Amino acid sequence: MVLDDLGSSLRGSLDKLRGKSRISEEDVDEIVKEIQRSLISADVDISLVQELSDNIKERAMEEEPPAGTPARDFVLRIVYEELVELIGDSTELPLEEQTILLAGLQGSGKTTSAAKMAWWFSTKGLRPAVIQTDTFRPGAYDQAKEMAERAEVDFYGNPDNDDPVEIARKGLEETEDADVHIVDTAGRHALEDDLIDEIEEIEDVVEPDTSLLVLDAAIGQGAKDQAQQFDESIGIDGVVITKLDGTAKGGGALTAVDQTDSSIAFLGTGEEVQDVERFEPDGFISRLLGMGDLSQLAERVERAMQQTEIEEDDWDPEDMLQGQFTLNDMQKQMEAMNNMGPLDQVMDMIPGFGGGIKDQLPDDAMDVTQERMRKFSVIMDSMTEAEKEYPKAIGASQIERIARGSGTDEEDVRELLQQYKMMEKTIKQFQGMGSEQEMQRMMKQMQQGGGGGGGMGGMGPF
Ligand SMILES: Nc1nc2c(ncn2[C@@H]2O[C@H](COP(=O)(O)OP(=O)(O)OP(=O)(O)O)[C@@H](O)[C@H]2O)c(=O)[nH]1
Repeated sequence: MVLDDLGSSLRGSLDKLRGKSRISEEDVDEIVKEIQRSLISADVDISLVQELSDNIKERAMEEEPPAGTPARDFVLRIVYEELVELIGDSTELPLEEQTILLAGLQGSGKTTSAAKMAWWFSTKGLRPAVIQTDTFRPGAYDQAKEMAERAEVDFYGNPDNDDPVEIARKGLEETEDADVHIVDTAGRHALEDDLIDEIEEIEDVVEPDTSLLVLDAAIGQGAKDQAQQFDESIGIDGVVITKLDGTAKGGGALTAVDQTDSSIAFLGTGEEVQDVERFEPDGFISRLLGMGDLSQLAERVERAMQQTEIEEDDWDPEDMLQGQFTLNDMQKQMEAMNNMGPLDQVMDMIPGFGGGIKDQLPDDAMDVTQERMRKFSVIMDSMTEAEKEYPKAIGASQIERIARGSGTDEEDVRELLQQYKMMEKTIKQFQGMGSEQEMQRMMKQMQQGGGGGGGMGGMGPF
């Protein structure tokens, strides 16, 4: 996660203030140093870092904490407010008809982001279309088309035409039934004059409501020049930060936001079309500071449930409560979890998990968990319907066949059956717990990860 390091180091120094009612200058200096160290290592521009730390220091020393406020809460609030000030609101994107133009260097993630954003708008009930004008990179057309198909949104591109301006004009006509037009453009290794000329011409034709600069989270100080040049040529309203799953940096993108006096619109957190989040400054900073972000979590849960329902509308969680808990039920639970995104990100959103418990887990614990869920899913795909409905009847010869069919080890299949048994036992305990409403409430909690186990509720060692 961007600036992840800031979150954990800040929590460390803020925790030292626990129990204190007044803070000394040394306390403030220590906190400000932590902030500077984390921001600089996340590639935030030095002058921005200086400005932020000066503001925090000045306020912490000069403002009088309200009576009875512990020092830690007082400083936390100042840090929070100053970070909100630095990062700003998210880019305004009304849920209505509009045209969005994407700009950025080669490989920054424009094509992927176009499909992701289109998918996001489609989840809000709009009809989006992606228009692919990249005639520079061979393969861009196929990639964009394939991603638009995966996102299930309208698409226009023309691999036989080498005039991007013409493609943009035609694309808008051909997709006139769509509400939201997202126009993807070509990138180059460096900002070259022809790239700037081309994007200016496209802008003239498209007349976008919003122009977004797509930036790889790993970009460092180069973000500043890039942001400035794109801003001068087409005017940048917001930034999409991509590949946040691969780096703990992201400071370059914050610099770009500051440089263009714009804001962050979306965050990209993976290669799939669903790996996108609308940027919400409050939630983002709360997560950063380990306060949890319930609104994001709620949105993901809702999305995950919707998706699972669409995929398998004859699956009813209530059946689980009527007595027979099967491997099919377990698979649905796992799919619902997978649809919510990487477990470590889901955990970041649960208050109390962000900084505390999660930080105490071994670094690879989350990956192992994710990997294990994926493996279990593959194994279940190699089982017959009867086996999934009556797992108890699975014997040694079936285990051998399932392992072979799924390309896993027999040991893995046994582990899955063991996991199933544990989960079944937990469900049985729920069943013994009184009224149906109560059980349904527990089920919901389990699906929302509220059971306290990082999402899978009673799933034991997940
Ligand atoms: N892990 C991860 N990979 C991403 C993300 N966004 C994009 N990518 C990957 O980054 C690579 C480049 O992304 P593209 O969308 O092709 O980039 P582009 O800006 O359209 O590239 P050009 O068309 O060459 O300018 C692809 O392999 C994507 O799968 C992300 O959020 N996370």
